[in-house]
Amino acid sequence: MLSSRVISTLNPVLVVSQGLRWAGIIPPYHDTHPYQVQVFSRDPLVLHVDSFLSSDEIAHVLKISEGKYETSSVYSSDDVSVNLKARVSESAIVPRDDVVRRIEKRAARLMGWRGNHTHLQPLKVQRYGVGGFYTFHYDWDGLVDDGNRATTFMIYLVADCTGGGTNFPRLPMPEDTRWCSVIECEEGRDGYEGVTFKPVSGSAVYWENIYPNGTLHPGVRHASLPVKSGVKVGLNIWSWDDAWRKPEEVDA
Ligand SMILES: O=C(O)CCC(=O)C(=O)O
Ligand SMILES: [Fe+2]
Repeated sequence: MLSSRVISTLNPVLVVSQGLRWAGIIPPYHDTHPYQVQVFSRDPLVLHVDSFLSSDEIAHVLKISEGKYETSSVYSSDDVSVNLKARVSESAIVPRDDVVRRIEKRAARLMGWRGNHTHLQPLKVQRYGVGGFYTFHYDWDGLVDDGNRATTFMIYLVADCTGGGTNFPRLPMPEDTRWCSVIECEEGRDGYEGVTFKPVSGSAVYWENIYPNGTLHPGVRHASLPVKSGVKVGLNIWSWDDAWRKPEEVDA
């Protein structure tokens, strides 16, 4: 009697999953962090995610990245160089630990299971001071044939700034003004075309860089607009698809 009452208070799903874990059948996955996702655009797929990271996770990522920042570079053909006309910021690869692995798993789950040919690249933080920016670019690489960047998470860690939004000139402004809580509307648009997501600590913008048929999506062109005051720190989580192949050119 006593034992059945004790057992009935346990969560059966937890009991089963713990049992499977002890049996080595499923990997540990304890992430209960709540976040909210909204589809912002269907083509390209762009999601807005509220509270993707907790304040403890943000503080942790910032702390373990301290002392590792270097001036950010840009990529052109095979060349990697500092180009202050294109990008002014400092970046650091985030060392991996349990908290970072938990964040990676959260990102990989939201992205959807994509098989072994797609993996996350090392997480990168990027810090912008006043005047810091990253000019218009794609996260995909148009010069390679084998493998490409499939998805991007742009997560705002520190957003104590004015300016510094992430602008997508080719995304149409939505009609529904409720989006104005996460994107710049009216006077905040500063004459930029398209959509500018506001930096808000913990929130994220997620997008897919490649059409399902393998074509690189032109609609995901974006920039980090100049920071006018204060500091912005972002966290990039990118996935790389080794199986991507440059699509054959088709004559019209
Ligand atoms: O900081 C941002 O808003 C965008 C950063 C970005 O596009 C990048 O690092 O590739
Ligand atoms: Fe980017």
